[in-house]
Amino acid sequence: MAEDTSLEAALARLFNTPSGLKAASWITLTGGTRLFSAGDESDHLYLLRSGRMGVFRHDDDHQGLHLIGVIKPGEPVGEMSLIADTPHTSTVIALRDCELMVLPKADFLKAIEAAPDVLLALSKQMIERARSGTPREGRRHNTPNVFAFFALNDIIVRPLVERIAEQVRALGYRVALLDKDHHGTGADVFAEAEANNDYVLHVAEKPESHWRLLSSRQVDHTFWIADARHHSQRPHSDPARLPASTLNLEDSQLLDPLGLQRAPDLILIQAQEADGRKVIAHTRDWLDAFKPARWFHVGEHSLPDAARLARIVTGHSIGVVFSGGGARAFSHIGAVQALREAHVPIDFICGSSMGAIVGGCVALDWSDAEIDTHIREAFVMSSPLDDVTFPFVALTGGRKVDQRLEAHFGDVLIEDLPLPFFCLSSNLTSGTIKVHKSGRLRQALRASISLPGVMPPVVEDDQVLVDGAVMRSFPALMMRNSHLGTVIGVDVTRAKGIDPKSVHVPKSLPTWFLKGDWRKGPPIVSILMRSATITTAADLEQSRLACDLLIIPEPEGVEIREWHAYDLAVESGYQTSVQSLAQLEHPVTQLRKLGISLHPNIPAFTPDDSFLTPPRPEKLKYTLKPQGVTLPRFLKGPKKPQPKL
Ligand SMILES: Nc1ncnc2c1ncn2[C@@H]1O[C@@H]2COP(=O)(O)O[C@H]2[C@H]1O
Repeated sequence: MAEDTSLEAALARLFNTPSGLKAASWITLTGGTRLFSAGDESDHLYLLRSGRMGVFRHDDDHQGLHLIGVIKPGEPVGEMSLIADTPHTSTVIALRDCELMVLPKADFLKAIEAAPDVLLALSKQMIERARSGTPREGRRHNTPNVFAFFALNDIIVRPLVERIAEQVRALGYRVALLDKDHHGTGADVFAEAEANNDYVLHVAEKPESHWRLLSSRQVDHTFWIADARHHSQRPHSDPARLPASTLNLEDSQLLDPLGLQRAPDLILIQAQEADGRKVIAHTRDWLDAFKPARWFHVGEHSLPDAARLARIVTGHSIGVVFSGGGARAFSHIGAVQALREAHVPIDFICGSSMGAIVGGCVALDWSDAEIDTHIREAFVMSSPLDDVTFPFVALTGGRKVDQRLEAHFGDVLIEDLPLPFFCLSSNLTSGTIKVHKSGRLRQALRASISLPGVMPPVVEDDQVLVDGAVMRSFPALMMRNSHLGTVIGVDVTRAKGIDPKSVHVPKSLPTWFLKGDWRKGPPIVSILMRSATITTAADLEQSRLACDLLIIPEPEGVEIREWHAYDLAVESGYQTSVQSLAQLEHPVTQLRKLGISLHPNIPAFTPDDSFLTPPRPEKLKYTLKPQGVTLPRFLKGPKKPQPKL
């Protein structure tokens, strides 16, 4: 009989050699315990026997850890650093109660001399894992699939979780719902549910604390659900009083056993108006009290919201990223129109600079007509940059921009937006990227568009904040880290460079005024804008790689301060998006899962070239790039019968 060459078999042989057996030991870890941290010295090889472990890496902005993969029974842990002889590449935390076999480094090295096939199998696994941690990875087969939905206050959550399960089924997956009736029916019930289904959802109401405790140690990720509709349902904003006021002690321990590292998500049930719009307020209190990783506003009976949660759970969600680019960023408005027309759902949205402004409009759930009206009034009908002043800190006073942002975005807070949103600014005080995930939207947007020298910076908490595009014009990688689904990027940063004509000193000042050219600002504005936002080639390439669908509108003739070229830019964004969507052979929601990306064939970005010799905006051709495509089980063949759970 042919020898089993799988990694699992090879590892079993390794641990079963006489020296392996003698040296190996067993350890158990309770869900939530850290096995080791990135950077720790590597001294053992582990083999996971039962449970599940999460592999975490630091975010780009060092503001938290994000999950890059999960380790399942039969798989090794810590092999990368042992083989490469480096410290551990990532942090590994038990997502559930785990049992592991442990082999000291010296014994591992000795044992593989006798079993070289193990090294080969391990190397293959390493390559696959290393790929899955890169920006544009192949199919993520090791993604979480067991989720908990726990009620945080007196709302009954089961109907909502059933609706989510229905939507997961509608995507073609097999799903099981486990509730308190499965408590005490034996540990096998969990393994069986996982073996027979693609997704397992655990549900617990508020009083079901024993079941919740057991369940929380069997799942990959937890969503807490709270009724946020009534004033009385608000948590006390003083975290010290939290356990006494809304939770019992056990809840508070379960909420965040590892600090922020394994922070759960929070689903807030919001009231809805007759037209379906949500009435959202006081989210800040919930964030202060529970410190969730992400939060979602959901209507109790809303089917679209249940569908959104189903996409988020299964990695079918869509995150849209808008680059900066001054007036060229109006192209994003056309892209939104094309995506909506094609029924592409937008579940997460982010942007930098003018891309943040358009992203903010989408996160507010404005219709195409509303976006058009607000942006025209705020930025097109008269230039926001014509309040030229004596340049103590900037060429313009910034007051017009302030007034317009206030008129159009009011006092809404980012955390109260119907859709998850973040935007970036560049912190000149600390030299770091600031990610605005909460706080007053208009202030974050003002910081995100404050080009140094053109508009006065924003000073917040003693930090000087300027245009996000100075440090990161296209935050696609951050979006990729914030959800498991597809990333659609619309990038207009490949600006035509600067047109030499636009930096000529006007021949006649009176003509310059009479023709109204002064409204765009003097030519120095173009130079400042271009200099401040000339993203490095490597950074931009990296960001583009993070997109599953990359859309690059080429609004011909639209220069970054050409506010009046609004219609041209919108049309270009619309047409390019329609074309790129038409090239797709798979639903856009599945691109990341299938490991397929669609990128236009564009020459590598070189700032010098684009600055001096504007690249031709010739028609872009798109290429489909399969990344080791493996069809999900539901596309392959008949399903196994649904277990009766
Ligand atoms: N993408 C991934 N998926 C699953 N496991 C991983 C992934 N990346 C790293 N690992 C594991 O996490 C471990 C972190 O420490 P090591 O670098 O020693 O070895 C690594 C692998 O065992």
